[in-house]
Amino acid sequence: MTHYDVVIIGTGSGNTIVNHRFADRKVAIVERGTFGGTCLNVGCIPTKMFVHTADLAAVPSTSSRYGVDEQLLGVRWPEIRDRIFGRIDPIAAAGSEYRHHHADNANVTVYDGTGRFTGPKELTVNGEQLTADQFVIAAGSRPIVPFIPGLEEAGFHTSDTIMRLEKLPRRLGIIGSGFVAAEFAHVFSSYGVEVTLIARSDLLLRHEDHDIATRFTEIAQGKYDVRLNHDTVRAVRRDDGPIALETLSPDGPDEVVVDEVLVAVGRRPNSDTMDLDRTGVEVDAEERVIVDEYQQTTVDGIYALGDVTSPQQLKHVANHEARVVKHNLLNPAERIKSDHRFVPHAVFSSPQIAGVGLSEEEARDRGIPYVVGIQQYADIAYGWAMEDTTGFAKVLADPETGQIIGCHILGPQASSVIQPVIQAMSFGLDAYSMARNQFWIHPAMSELIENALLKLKLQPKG
Ligand SMILES: Cc1cc2nc3c(=O)[nH]c(=O)nc-3n(C[C@H](O)[C@H](O)[C@H](O)COP(=O)(O)OP(=O)(O)OC[C@H]3O[C@@H](n4cnc5c(N)ncnc54)[C@H](O)[C@@H]3O)c2cc1C
Ligand SMILES: NC(=O)c1ccc[n+]([C@@H]2O[C@H](COP(=O)([O-])OP(=O)(O)OC[C@H]3O[C@@H](n4cnc5c(N)ncnc54)[C@H](O)[C@@H]3O)[C@@H](O)[C@H]2O)c1
Repeated sequence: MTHYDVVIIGTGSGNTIVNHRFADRKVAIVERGTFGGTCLNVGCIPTKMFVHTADLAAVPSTSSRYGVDEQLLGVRWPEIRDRIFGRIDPIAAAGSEYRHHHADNANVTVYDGTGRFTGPKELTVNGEQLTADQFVIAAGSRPIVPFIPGLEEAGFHTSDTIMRLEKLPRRLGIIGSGFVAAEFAHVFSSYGVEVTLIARSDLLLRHEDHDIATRFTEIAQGKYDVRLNHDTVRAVRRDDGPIALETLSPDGPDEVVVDEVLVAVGRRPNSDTMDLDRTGVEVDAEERVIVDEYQQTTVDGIYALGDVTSPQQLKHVANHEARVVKHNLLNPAERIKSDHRFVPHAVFSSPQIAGVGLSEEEARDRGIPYVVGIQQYADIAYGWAMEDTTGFAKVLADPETGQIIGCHILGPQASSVIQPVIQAMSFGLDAYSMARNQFWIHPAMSELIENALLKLKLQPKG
């Protein structure tokens, strides 16, 4: 039995906690998978590297509109894949090597294996018993695979495996309609794969503001085959190789024949991997580890962060919570709270989507008074340059105070264009001051936000 001051389970955002400030503490880090976790190895980073390549591959399909005739001559999948993972895999390996062997980590022991609690603040890894004063549960989440008869036998991919395909399929069926489905539909369709997206719902990205989800769905329908209101009920691998996905919709049974299947119906927390009940840590109905505002679980001295606990499964959320946990481990008498008031998100599809705060439906349902400012990309100078016809920004604000309560953008660079709004909300800057009391570079894309703000019919100043 080895005793530690701190044991951390999971090397995604969990790995960011330990630095020189822990030099006087005996620390163990436990990881059962690839060092660095989801974002680095199978999440944010490789997907965005594929997305950028897809953005490039998609250019010729629209360039003639600008009088520039381009042709996509080919997509060298093995080269794209190997360039991306040729960069990422060494980073993961170097992270592992650093923690295992570097002098900076003389106080850190890495256990490569699954950590399971065996008693209060007692963990077993590879048959070794560990105890600690403080634990951090940073065990992340994993793809959900729904039960669909025949799917297991037919074979399928999740986001964990699809990026390492041997070769590009001719046809790809994607089951799901959220972030992962939207991003990979863009990637593979831009590479020339015939994508069929099978959505159980009547709208893609249905958790977005309704106007955004509706516009995105319309655009997607023009780019690849989108089957709305389709439930996948069976999968059959045919003798000659392809997979038939049998679906049921209000119009009756249907079938999609594809060469590969990507399942993208959400992720579940990894709280079930470590026998949490043995140490008294409680989970909620969706099996997320319950934490308080200090990121502490129901057990004193056991903290949790990231996808294993957060309803918003986003890297910037996991990183924020890791910073809070780090502080609270080091300063138990002066703990700080995490702040989830203005968590933004972006979908790196085509077009991009970004959002922060309340959707219009949420504001309405909660009875919160609001005014709306909508600005089309088509009506700002940079939008003219881009010949954009579909993108827009929608800002919601309190009519009296001008405080921004939500912002939703669909269009080029939405994930960056939204940042000043996140800043304004985080620092309490009202919409009118934000619009009027600074210069906005002309004719930059950010004028989208300036104009949306100016369109808000604010009561006191507008
Ligand atoms: C395809 C995809 C794209 C994404 N893109 C974005 C994006 O663009 N922007 C964004 O903000 N977010 C994105 N995300 C979400 C983001 O990756 C996650 O929110 C983030 O990585 C969660 O970090 P974490 O530290 O909580 O968990 P993880 O990074 O998953 O780390 C948890 C680690 O714990 C280990 N573990 C689990 N159980 C045990 C155990 N019992 N013992 C030992 N080790 C264990 C796991 O092996 C894993 O390595 C994406 C996710 C996916 C899947
Ligand atoms: N850009 C980003 O930040 C980014 C990118 C990818 C993933 N992520 C994170 O990872 C999480 C998981 O992504 P995701 O796309 O797998 O999940 P998601 O929650 O975004 O979407 C899953 C969708 O699948 C639908 N669904 C659920 N069960 C189904 C079933 N049996 N059949 C058909 N459809 C079903 C749901 O209604 C939902 O619309 C996201 O919620 C997000 O937090 C973030």
